Amino acid sequence: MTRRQVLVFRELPPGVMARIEAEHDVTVANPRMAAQREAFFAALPRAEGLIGSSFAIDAAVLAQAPRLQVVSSVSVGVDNYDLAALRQRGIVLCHTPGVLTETTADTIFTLVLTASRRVVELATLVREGRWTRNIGEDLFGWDVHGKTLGIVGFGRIGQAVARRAALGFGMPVLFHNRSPVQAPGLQQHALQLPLPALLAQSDIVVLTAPLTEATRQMMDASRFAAMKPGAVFVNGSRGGLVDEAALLAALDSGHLRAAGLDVFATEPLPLESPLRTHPRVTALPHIGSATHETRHAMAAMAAENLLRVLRGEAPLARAA
Ligand SMILES: NC(=O)C1=CN([C@@H]2O[C@H](COP(=O)(O)OP(=O)(O)OC[C@H]3O[C@@H](n4cnc5c(N)ncnc54)[C@H](OP(=O)(O)O)[C@@H]3O)[C@@H](O)[C@H]2O)C=CC1
Ligand SMILES: O=CC(=O)O
Repeated sequence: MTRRQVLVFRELPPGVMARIEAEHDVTVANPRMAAQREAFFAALPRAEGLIGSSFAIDAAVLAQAPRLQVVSSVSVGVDNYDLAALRQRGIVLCHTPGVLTETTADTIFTLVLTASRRVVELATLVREGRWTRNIGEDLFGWDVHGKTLGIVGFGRIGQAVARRAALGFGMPVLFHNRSPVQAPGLQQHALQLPLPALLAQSDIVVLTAPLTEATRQMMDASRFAAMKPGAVFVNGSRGGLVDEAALLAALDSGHLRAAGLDVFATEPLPLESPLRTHPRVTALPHIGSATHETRHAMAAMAAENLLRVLRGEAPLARAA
């Protein structure tokens, strides 16, 4: 079998690297690290396969890779890729759906609980030696069990969040999705609604839709205003779905109780972002899938996708 030129643009576990190196010649260069950026762009002209994540592979990058046949993303979301340019060139884009679903749903549900029960604020109080009396009304949290949960984007992760909510916490679930969904085990618990009705009726709103032109900035000032007073907002999909200034205004006006955010318009979150230190925001560093087990499973699946396409076989999961 012909050895191909593979460019790895983020760190992969040693076992996964060994599998790729067994079949192909590999260059490792992470363009997000200043010291490796030049090496990444130097390797692009000969690259036949790319594997990595968290870097925009746009038309300008693709134009520098005339031999490219496959891009294998170590992610399920594919908003970092210029889908039209990839299709036009006939370059296969692969991704990692499924293996990260339950872990990401765990993270999102952690944010639901943490934001509602003020976990970070109260744990910080203990850590800083400010627990000097019994907690009073001013520091009480908000029950999660029994509240109505609205899920925007009812795919793999949205349904996994719904299972936790409905079957574990007795929460009625509302969801918004463009196409109808029959979610196994959730028929008695989940109701599909248009977005305005979901926002008006949910105590807690969770985003699990992908970032596309249709969802970009979908949560703007009017959508936050349409949420119930005192509701909690959680974003586990992409920061690009949210107008962050509008979210801050909704928190500061007291209209929203709290927010739990794993993703931001700009990542890493800039130091000057008010979301970083806002007392009613729980901010995580995009860790939806970040467990040892799941990140390794994602890397292994992405490598398998890459190797299959370079062998002329169908990948496990093709995104475009
Ligand atoms: N925080 C993190 O670390 C992680 C974040 N993610 C994010 O989660 C997203 C979802 O992943 P996953 O559940 O596997 O993907 P799926 O494709 O299974 O689910 C996405 C759902 O969103 C729906 N959707 C798409 N467009 C819209 C729209 N305009 N309005 C309403 N619903 C819409 C889709 O259905 P339909 O098209 O019929 O509307 C689909 O049901 C990823 O794209 C990624 O951005 C994923 C993993 C980790
Ligand atoms: O954000 C992570 C992903 O897999 O998409």
